[in-house]
Amino acid sequence: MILKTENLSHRYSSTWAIRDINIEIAEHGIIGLLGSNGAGKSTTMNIICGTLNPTEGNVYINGINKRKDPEAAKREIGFLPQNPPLYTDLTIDEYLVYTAELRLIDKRKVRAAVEEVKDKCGLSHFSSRLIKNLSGGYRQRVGIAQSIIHKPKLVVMDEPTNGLDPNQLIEARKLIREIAQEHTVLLSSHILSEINILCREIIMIESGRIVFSDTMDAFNNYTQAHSILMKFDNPPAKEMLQQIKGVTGVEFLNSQQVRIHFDGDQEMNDRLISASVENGWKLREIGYDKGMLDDIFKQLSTQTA
Ligand SMILES: Nc1ncnc2c1ncn2[C@@H]1O[C@H](COP(=O)(O)OP(=O)(O)OP(=O)(O)O)[C@@H](O)[C@H]1O
Repeated sequence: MILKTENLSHRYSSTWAIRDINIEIAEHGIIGLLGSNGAGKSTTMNIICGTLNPTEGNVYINGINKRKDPEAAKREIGFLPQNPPLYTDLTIDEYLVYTAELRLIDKRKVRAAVEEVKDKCGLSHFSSRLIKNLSGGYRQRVGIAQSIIHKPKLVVMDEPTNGLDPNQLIEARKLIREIAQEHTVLLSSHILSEINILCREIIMIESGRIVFSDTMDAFNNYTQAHSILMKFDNPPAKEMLQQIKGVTGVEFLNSQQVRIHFDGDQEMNDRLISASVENGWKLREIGYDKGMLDDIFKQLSTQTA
């Protein structure tokens, strides 16, 4: 087991920030921790990485209990916090040598480790550039480089793609995928599509509790649309729509726009389009009505309540 957390709970003052967080990661890949702002993602990650002690519970990294043998456990963890601890007056080389030493890499192997990680993260051309003169995307790469320099089994990244522009985003995702070839990556985001694009598994956290934990495919099945929004220039009577196979409900939002509830049948869309054409309803718009993230959060939260 690469990571196991047992009933992790944390209280900052009187209120609990997280309660009974149980995570098990047995396999390689990218695992996403999804939650809205304040859900408890950073608290969970800080505890896993040992920068915060939990009020209750245990963390095992590669089978090592972090409370009992923190040094050995931390050898197997790399951490990219939300605000990476970059020393901006150092050059990339100076900074990475420093982090390699912090990670207790054998002195004779520091140089090779720095070169290897620069190569992996596309930083070799900027070795002697001061960190303060780097763009946001390159600073992020330096942050990622320090998190893998000691070749940990588990790399934890707190909102690694937050605040990047579209090009930087593509580059960062590519780098994270490459890193996940050799390490297990646990990353957080408050953006569902980001987790969807990158992750094999999703752990959803809301108000400090896990509300969903499964593969990304299972999540997508669960949140699959069961309603379709349609707009007609020549709308039919409600009864006509109700007679179409698979339709379970019809809701007129105004005189032209209608929400069709259906049983999840993949061909519902096609069937509705055919009916519109055959009957001259003059279909103007059609699209799945996927619940917004907030709705999904609510749906999942109430399920476990
Ligand atoms: N140092 C602190 N002292 C007191 N309360 C805190 C502290 N850090 C976080 N909290 C509270 O704990 C809860 C969880 O916060 P946390 O930062 O873990 O959430 P998050 O999901 O990472 O959100 P964000 O994406 O906004 O960072 C929030 O209610 C937050 O206000």
